[in-house]
Amino acid sequence: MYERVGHKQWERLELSKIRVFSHLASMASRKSAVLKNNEEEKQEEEEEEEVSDSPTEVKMSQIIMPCHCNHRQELCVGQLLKWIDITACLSAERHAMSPCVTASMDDINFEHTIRVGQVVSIKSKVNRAFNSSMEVGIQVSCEDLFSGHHWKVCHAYATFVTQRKETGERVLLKPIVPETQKEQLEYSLAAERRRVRMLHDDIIKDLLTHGCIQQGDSVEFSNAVAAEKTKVESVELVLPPHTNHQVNTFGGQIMAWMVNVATIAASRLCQTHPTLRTIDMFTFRGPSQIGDRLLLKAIVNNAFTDSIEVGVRAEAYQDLGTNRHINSAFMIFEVLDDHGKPCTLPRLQPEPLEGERRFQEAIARKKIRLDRKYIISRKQCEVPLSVPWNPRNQVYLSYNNVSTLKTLASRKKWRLSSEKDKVRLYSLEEKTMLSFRVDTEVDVPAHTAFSLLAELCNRPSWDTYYQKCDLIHQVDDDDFLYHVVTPSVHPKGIHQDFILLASKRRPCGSGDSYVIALRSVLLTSHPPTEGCNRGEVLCAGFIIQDTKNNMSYYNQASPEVLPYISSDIAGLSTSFYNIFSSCREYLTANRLHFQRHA
Ligand SMILES: CCCC(=O)SCCNC(=O)CCNC(=O)[C@H](O)C(C)(C)COP(=O)(O)OP(=O)(O)OC[C@H]1O[C@@H](n2cnc3c(N)ncnc32)[C@H](O)[C@@H]1OP(=O)(O)O
Repeated sequence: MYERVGHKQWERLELSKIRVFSHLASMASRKSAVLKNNEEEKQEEEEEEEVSDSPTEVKMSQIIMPCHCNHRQELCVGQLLKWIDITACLSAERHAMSPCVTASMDDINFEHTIRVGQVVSIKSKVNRAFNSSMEVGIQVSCEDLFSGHHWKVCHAYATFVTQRKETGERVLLKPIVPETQKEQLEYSLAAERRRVRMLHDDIIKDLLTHGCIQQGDSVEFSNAVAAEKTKVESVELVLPPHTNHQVNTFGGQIMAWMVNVATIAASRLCQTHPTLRTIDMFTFRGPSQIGDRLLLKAIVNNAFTDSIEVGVRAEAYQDLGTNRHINSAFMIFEVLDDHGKPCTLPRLQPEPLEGERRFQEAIARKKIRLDRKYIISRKQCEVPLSVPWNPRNQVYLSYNNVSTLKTLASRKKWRLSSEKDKVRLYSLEEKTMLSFRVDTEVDVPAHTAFSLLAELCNRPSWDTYYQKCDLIHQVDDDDFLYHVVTPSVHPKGIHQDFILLASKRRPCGSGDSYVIALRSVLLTSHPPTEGCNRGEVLCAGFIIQDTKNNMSYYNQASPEVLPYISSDIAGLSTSFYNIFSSCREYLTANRLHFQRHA
């Protein structure tokens, strides 16, 4: 924990960003022992690359021909989605050893376009099997054969469900056994992503129906294009070449048809060739077969300064009037100039009622997308700023909270700094971060230790550093917001306080641990208080292994506390030892009390 966001900075977050960046820069020059230059960082990344020989890994490479491209000689996204779906399905079926269907494809952000003559490589493997479903991770990269350059195009996660060929019954999948550290991390994070996936639709519905999202101003634009003009309706007859090896309509083909109508709708608005940037999750709600008619509908929902949201819906029917809703997606397009910069776009005049609703919902989705991009894509080494918490970004913040802690725990280069009475203190120096891990053995069952430690309001009873801890808000069964007061890390400083998001997770299956992840957030209802410095926790928390009597506590310190910490490592070791001895006593003493009340 460390002090940083002061009273005035609350009002001027942008200024504080600049200050923190410059502070980091000056720390960087002083703390050469902690910081690494770019070369060293690269080397470190290479060292961390592990050779995987996962039995479910499948690779596909394709040279891009003109027949795969649009009028700009760029690979059509629909074609790429077909290759992604096939590669991922092969991984899934290799694991399941029975036929699999695509249930969903998570949000995809295309970072680069791929041009004719270049080579696209797709790599997929099963990250985790649940019951009858499994998560497949997919990486797409591109290679220019003439310059030898390689670059990342996108990554995606797809969920496949397995069914018995003859009866269509669900099959219980054998578990994946992750081997490398990276595979273990992906395995563990897959459970958290599944949670986000399952909540995705409900969260969006909830936010839209309960009006948590402020409605946008209904500004009239003089050059607005009528939404009606962008409407596309197209029918496809599912023929044998459109089916997969199970003789159902091929998922990649459905996605390609959806991209096709969405592109027409976006082109009608901008009157040029738009580029598809992002797709919000595809959900395959039900199958379709040869002979089905697929009705594809698309319309521009809203046009922002430099992006367009198109909504697409796919319905299947044999006889008119018996339409089944089989898929929906939202796609975001941009128009790029000759330098690859987004152009300013015409605005949209929505149709009354339904069109107005879609227009407002697109504003809401854009906010959610931006939150998600900021929170999920934030790298651990980037300047840590508390993100404002709100119901809209809660699910991404808690994903980030858990994944940051699990990522920290999976780092390889922890160094043992001190050991006393089975309390081991490890440290890890990485780029601008210094992290600590305390490992200790506990003589209570893991679930009991988890339940006792998850009661954060009790922490002042065993941790002298926590002077006060109050629950502010219970977000759901697993996520809570707390206000914590601690003494200052400065010898003569004033108290610090923190607004913490605590994400508490029980194991989802074998190989998982109990997790209590903590990170700072900003809450408008709790601005910095008089007489306290508002501090920030980047990443902290407990990981308790289910099978061993081992508990690890992690805390990541930013450069700003390094001078205080590094000047007194011996004092720090003693503090950690005292706190975790006291923690063990607390767990043992409360074990019986807990069991009586459980
Ligand atoms: C070569 C490429 C492969 C293809 O072309 S496949 C063709 C395109 N895909 C399709 O046609 C699939 C159409 N959808 C369906 O058949 C069904 O909706 C589907 C996916 C089987 C699920 O059926 P449900 O009756 O809803 O099944 P269920 O509720 O019992 O759940 C079974 C397991 O599936 C999971 N699931 C269902 N919908 C999901 C989603 N949207 N995203 C992620 N996971 C999802 C669900 O969690 C459950 O998992 P588990 O069994 O607990 O591991």
